Amino acid sequence: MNAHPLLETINAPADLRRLSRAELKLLAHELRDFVLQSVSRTGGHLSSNLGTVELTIALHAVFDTPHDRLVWDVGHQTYPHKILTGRRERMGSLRQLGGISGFPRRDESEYDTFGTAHSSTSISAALGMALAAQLKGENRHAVAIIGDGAMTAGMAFEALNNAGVPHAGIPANMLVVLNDNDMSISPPVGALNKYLARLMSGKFYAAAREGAKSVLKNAPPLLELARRLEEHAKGMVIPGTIFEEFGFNYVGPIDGHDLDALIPTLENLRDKKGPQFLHVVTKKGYGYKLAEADPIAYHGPGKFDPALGLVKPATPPKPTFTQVFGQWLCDMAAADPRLVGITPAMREGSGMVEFHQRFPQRYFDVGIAEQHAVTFGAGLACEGLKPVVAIYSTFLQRGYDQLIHDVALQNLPVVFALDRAGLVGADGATHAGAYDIAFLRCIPNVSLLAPADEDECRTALTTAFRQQHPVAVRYPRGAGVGKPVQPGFAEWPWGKGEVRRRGQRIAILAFGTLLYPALEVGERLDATVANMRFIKPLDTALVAELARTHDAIVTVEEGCLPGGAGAAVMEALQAAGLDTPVLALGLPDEFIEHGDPAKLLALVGLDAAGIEQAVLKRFGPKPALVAPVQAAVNE
Ligand SMILES: Cc1ncc(C[n+]2csc(CCOP(=O)(O)OP(=O)(O)O)c2C)c(N)n1
Ligand SMILES: CC(=O)[C@@H](O)[C@H](O)COP(=O)(O)O
Ligand SMILES: [Mg+2]
Repeated sequence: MNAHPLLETINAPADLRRLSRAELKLLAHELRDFVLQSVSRTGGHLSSNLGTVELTIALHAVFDTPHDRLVWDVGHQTYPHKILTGRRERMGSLRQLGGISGFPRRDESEYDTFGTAHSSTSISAALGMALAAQLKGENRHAVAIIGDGAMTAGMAFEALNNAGVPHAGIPANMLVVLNDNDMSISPPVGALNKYLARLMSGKFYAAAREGAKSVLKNAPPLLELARRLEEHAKGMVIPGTIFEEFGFNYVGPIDGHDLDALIPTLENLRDKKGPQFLHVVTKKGYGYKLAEADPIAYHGPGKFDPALGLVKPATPPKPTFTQVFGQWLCDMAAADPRLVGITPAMREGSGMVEFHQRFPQRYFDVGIAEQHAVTFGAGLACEGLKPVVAIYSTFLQRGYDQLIHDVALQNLPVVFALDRAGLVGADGATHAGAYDIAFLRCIPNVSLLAPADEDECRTALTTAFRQQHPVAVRYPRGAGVGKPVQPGFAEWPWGKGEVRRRGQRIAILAFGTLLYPALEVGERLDATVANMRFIKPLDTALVAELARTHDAIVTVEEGCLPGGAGAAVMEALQAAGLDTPVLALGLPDEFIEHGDPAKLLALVGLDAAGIEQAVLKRFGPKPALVAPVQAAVNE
């Protein structure tokens, strides 16, 4: 039986613009079911997408997309948009190798006007588009759709600050839609959230409802009703929201699941000049009871049966590196009262739920504010506390200047627990932790450690914590080889790697979890394998010793080749006057797409087979070297 007959007639937004309001409501019903069924088969972001079904339909119904520009913030809520813009049949390939992305991509569809995945960029981008249209004399609308979580970031406010005043006397014709579901991934934090909650509650919301009733008594036609309701509510009860202070015309809050409210309000705003702001209230997980009840669990689930929901696996899986970090954090916090933990809105993803429960005074969720997280940590460190900033490698990119200027320059003892280092899989290039080695090892005072397994992760964290300067520990998404983690607080000798296998001819220097495939290759080729542990300070004595005693060096890392650990080894050899040939293996100088992490590693030649092949190709099976030149390319 066809469960989505109306949806199947929609191959582009123009198709839905022909539907009546009643049909659009039916479409919303089918679309929500389609999203649920589809995500249950592929995994992906669910709660946010269930919450944006009506908003997506309304936006495409009112605006002339793709001529008008919709810019989705983060973009994890764009599955309804993808389905309505010609990608319904490709949803089965979502986030898989060769399939469509889980985020908007300009190269995927003309309806995806701006690539996103890191949050809080939408207002800036939409403002750019709006002003470009005005400068070029084009008549088009630009709409930014941003969540209440993403709205907390500095970047969003930088953009509001810019957009709210006319440029050269001309106001920006743009619309910001605030999709307020009172949730980030975790419950939202901060003063803005409290402010939005106040807008929604008490005197204000009651007055808005009264306004609605009085308009209803006169029973005008539906479109007029909604328009008058919106005008009425705005005029009567909102003397000046913060958004109006920024120069926007604020409207709302309105029910983001009610097409009868959304469509006329959007039509009204579409025809207004200058910066417009629409506050829409939605429910994360809307329409799927389990997700409504637990939007955190359904924020980004794997595959599941919609009838049963998420079920715990019968046998507990191997602990992830994130869990190892979370356990270490609690243990170290119990041992050292100076420890404080900081997360920029990633409590669950960074493994800090238990720490939050047990040490609420020492837990800081600062919102989606990576720059602030880093400098806030610096401030805490100035006063003798020991901050641990738990942050995904990709999101530390946001706090780079803060890391250099506020932490490293002052040599403050901040620990960076860099989760999701290396390829992350389904989220793809936007989330890959590909650059941290390159961008950290060039900063004076900063050290960088790369544990090879779960047990080493705990040791590396302790080693980092005991230093008096900034240290980052990088570890990947998911589980490693499953090495049992020893309790206690073992430490590494500072700056020392270890030789794990003595062989001949070739020495493989492994940085991080690729030690294990390197060991397999070592066995097969009878090569020496070193677990380097420290990217910075590099164990230059070990590097030199291995270079002197082997015909060739191979470096292996799950990070970008330019500027990476392999490059550090080559620099060390050059400084020591050694010309031992080096084959550096790592992530090539290109963005790696989404897909299964193991498949991706194989694709870039960083599984055991790929490493072996590259070594044989470069140095041949026996015994002489083919080409005594240094290379930093992934062959
Ligand atoms: C710069 C950055 N930091 C963190 C994240 C991780 N992240 C993705 S979605 C999200 C919550 C966003 O909340 P909101 O904007 O309210 O959207 P909702 O999930 O509620 O739909 C976070 C923290 C990110 N994508 N980008
Ligand atoms: C959209 C976003 O940034 C997060 O939801 C991210 O997808 C989470 O990634 P993890 O699943 O690795 O925590
Ligand atoms: Mg939200």
